[in-house]
Amino acid sequence: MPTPTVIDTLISARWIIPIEPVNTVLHDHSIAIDGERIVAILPTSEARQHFIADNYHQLTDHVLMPGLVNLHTHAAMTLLRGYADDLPLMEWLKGHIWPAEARHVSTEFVRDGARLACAEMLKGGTTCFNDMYFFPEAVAEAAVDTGIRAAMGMVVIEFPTAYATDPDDYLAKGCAMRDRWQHEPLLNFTLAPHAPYTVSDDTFAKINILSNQLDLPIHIHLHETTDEITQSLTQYKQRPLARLHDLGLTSPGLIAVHAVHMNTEEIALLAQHGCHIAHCPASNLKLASGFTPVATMAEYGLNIGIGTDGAASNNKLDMFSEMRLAALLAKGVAQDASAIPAHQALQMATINGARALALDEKIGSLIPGKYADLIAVDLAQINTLPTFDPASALVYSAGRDQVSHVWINGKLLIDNHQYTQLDERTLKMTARVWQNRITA
Ligand SMILES: CSC[C@H]1O[C@@H](n2cnc3c(O)ncnc32)[C@H](O)[C@@H]1O
Ligand SMILES: [Zn+2]
Repeated sequence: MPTPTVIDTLISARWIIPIEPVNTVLHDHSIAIDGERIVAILPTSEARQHFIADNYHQLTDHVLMPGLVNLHTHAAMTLLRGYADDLPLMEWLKGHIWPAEARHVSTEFVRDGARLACAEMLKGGTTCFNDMYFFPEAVAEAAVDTGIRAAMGMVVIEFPTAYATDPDDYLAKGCAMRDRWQHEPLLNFTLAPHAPYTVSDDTFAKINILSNQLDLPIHIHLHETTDEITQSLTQYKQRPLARLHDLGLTSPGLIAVHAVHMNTEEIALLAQHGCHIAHCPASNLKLASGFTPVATMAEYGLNIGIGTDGAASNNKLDMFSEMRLAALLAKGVAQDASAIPAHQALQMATINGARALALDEKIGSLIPGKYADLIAVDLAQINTLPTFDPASALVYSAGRDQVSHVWINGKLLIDNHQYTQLDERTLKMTARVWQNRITA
């Protein structure tokens, strides 16, 4: 018998859903991890002969799958969770959220809020998030401290805030942030113009040049409400997507967040140019924005990932809830029960998000050579038994509280439902301090 290879971690599980190849469920297999990467996936009987691991996990009732990719959030907005509910987007933003942000947002607010968000996301199986917020340096700091993978938005909005004075200042600060953090292995970057109604043509032109020069995706709220479209028709005599297209922004680098009100021609245009959708079903429902035509988008071959949006409009950062909502809403909207089946919902929450961020060579599926970003979900709970099909259990009946283990870049960050590096008491205390400051 050949000498076994010594590796860092071996995880044996009842099921593995690797996402690639699609619609695959492996039974009684093991994943071998060495350093930051997956080195092998083998039947457990073989893996136990081939490998000796420093850390061995035998997960008899669990499914292993790639970590979830939250394709759109505003992490620091955890500190505004429940601050203004039951309002439509513009009333919510202009009447409540922007005034609160003007009063409170600072480096400290963003660092504390983002840490809370990272902790919430990690516990619920999210291993990568795509952020858009003021003071992205503070989000970067929180992500690096907590060990989560993330894409930092180099945010731009036309009005002055405590963070920046004008669009050039936002862009200069975004570039400085990227220069400072670009060597962090878990950090990635996007350009993040807020929305068509808050960014001018001149600024979009500069963003487009930077995106091409630095090879960065552009992450933007787009066609979120009918008001946005009406306003654009009045001001620019064009729908927002047509305007972005004329400005040269429709490309495989574009991540269109929400994309609720898209007609068939617009869906075809997005697909033709290889753009991506960040579907945020809970936020779209809570702000009463409408129903994204996900099944039609999928038919056109658009790449659709899933996001939570911020905790002030959701009010959870729970990718399990989003996956379920995405699958159910797609069926209801299309009046087709076969729209977005369970495996497709899992792909949306993993590899599709990774693809939108141009990270699909590195994460989003469990393949030897990729970074070891993966989660274990315990299916031996009342609400997931019997388990005829683990993909169905994950999408339609499991909750984020069933995530038992989380590895990112090969590192164990949640071990049997507990943080390995974070102090939950301190996180809770900080949230309460901010609650008092905000209500004072
Ligand atoms: C410029 S930083 C991000 C900015 O976006 C605001 N925001 C949060 N959720 C939404 C949403 O659904 N649509 C539009 N804008 C949103 C957030 O409060 C920040 O001001
Ligand atoms: Zn948003």
